[in-house]
Amino acid sequence: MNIKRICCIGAGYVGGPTMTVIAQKCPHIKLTVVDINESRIAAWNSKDLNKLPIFEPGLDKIVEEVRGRNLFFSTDIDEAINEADMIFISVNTPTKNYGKGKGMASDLKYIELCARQIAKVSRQNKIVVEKSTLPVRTASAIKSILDNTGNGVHFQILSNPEFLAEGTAIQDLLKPDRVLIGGDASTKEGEVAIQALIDVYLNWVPKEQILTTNVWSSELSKLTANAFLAQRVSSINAMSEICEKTGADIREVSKAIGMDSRIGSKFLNASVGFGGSCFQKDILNLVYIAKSYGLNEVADYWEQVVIMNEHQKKRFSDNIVSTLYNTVSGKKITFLGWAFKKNTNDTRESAAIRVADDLLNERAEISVYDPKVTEERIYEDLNYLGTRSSIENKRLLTINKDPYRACKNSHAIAILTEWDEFKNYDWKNIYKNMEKPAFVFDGRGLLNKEELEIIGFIYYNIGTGN
Ligand SMILES: NC(=O)c1ccc[n+]([C@@H]2O[C@H](COP(=O)([O-])OP(=O)(O)OC[C@H]3O[C@@H](n4cnc5c(N)ncnc54)[C@H](O)[C@@H]3O)[C@@H](O)[C@H]2O)c1
Ligand SMILES: O=c1ccn([C@@H]2O[C@H](COP(=O)(O)OP(=O)(O)O[C@H]3O[C@H](CO)[C@@H](O)[C@H](O)[C@H]3O)[C@@H](O)[C@H]2O)c(=O)[nH]1
Repeated sequence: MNIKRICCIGAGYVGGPTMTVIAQKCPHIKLTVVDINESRIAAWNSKDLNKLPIFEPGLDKIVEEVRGRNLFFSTDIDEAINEADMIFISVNTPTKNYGKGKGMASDLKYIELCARQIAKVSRQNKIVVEKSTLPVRTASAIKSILDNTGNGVHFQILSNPEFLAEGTAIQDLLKPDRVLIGGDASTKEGEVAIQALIDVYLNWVPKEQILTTNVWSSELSKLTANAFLAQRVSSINAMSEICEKTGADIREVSKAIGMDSRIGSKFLNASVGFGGSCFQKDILNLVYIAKSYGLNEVADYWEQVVIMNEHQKKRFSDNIVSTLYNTVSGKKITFLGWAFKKNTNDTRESAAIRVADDLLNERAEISVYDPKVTEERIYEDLNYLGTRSSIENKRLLTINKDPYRACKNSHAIAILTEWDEFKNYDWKNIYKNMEKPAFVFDGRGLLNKEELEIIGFIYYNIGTGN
């Protein structure tokens, strides 16, 4: 089966970049990315490529190449669904914040709405691809909705989880470690659907890297991959606390263990804690699934990864307070970075949010500089917590577009995101304009301790005893 038209529901951090790359590699396929969020679609269609809703290195260039050629962004969801042979569902699946499973389970309401809409408007057979990260066995719920429309249309459901990381999305999409496709190979129709999706990827991904499994293995592999990755971060962060007490240095420990080929050297950077829209949500979802099967020990095991991460964020803010003579009330503290990692404008679950909230509770005055995150986003992140009024948040936290001005007259600087540009700042100049003693709390192990200490800073790094 030759796919000619693809529709992707959800023009977010996954749908946008993923379809952009497919469009570039498959000029013979017409792709339409749809969303209910009109302003997001307008931003994707913006002439000014700096106004795309997502910042990802390399994304703008490919959008420029393919948009209007074979890639389209639209709010006409019904039409895009109806004309497509293959539909990717790439909508958000956040943690449920109400009812059964609140704070743990995935909220599948957006997925169900997509399934219902596909069922309602489809007039010919279609392949439906789960791109969103979903609890294992979600495909059966989608299938049940699609199969009960009564209009005689047949749907094949595939799972094709996305493994891109933000900040490196384009590279990850162009050269994925693997593409995973879960489907029902026991039926002829299932086999045809699997092959149709394989053929899309074969336009640029070597066939050895395209892996097929049954649907449940594919769904669960996505949760498992994120759980393992997040566990590595929590493991190294747990060791960082031991380092601080014992005089060991977490960077040396990371290097020493990473040279063991069984452990590997990636993902061993101690930090202020992992953020991002996926790790916490997906682990909590896994914990919920384990509990729902009565696997309490399994659930507790994975939950500890999230507990450790919360602890890491809290001890970072606690250290700032205790180091600044047990009070930050009325003191200016500058945050360099708000995004959850470098090279993205995404702030979901960013450690900066939690650390800011803790310090604001201690009545600090916070000044923030981030090269890509908007002012509105930062205030929305804080207001969402509901800890204090939006007026109060605006009074206590200011946002600066100039990093030097952001740092001026502050008592301490906290590095919350590892943006490369921070390394190249004129730190002597920054020091000169700060209150003394001037502190740096490096939540990313980004700066050079010796150089900063020579300038005069008192420098704290995660995972190094002082
Ligand atoms: N962000 C990542 O790096 C990443 C990586 C891999 C997988 N994932 C998974 O992919 C999924 C999407 O994540 P994201 O970060 O792109 O989310 P996102 O919030 O950036 O984008 C989702 C989009 O879907 C739209 N949407 C929701 N319901 C809709 C509906 N019924 N019809 C049309 N549009 C609708 C929303 O308006 C939003 O723009 C999630 O399941 C996530 O876990 C995310
Ligand atoms: O050694 C490390 C590596 C990462 N992090 C932090 O961990 C978080 C997540 O980083 P990363 O995994 O690089 O970014 P994400 O975009 O969240 O990507 C993860 O989540 C995606 C969504 O499911 C998956 O597709 C990716 O494979 C998976 O890496 C960030 O706050 C990082 O700063 C560390 O603190 N130390």
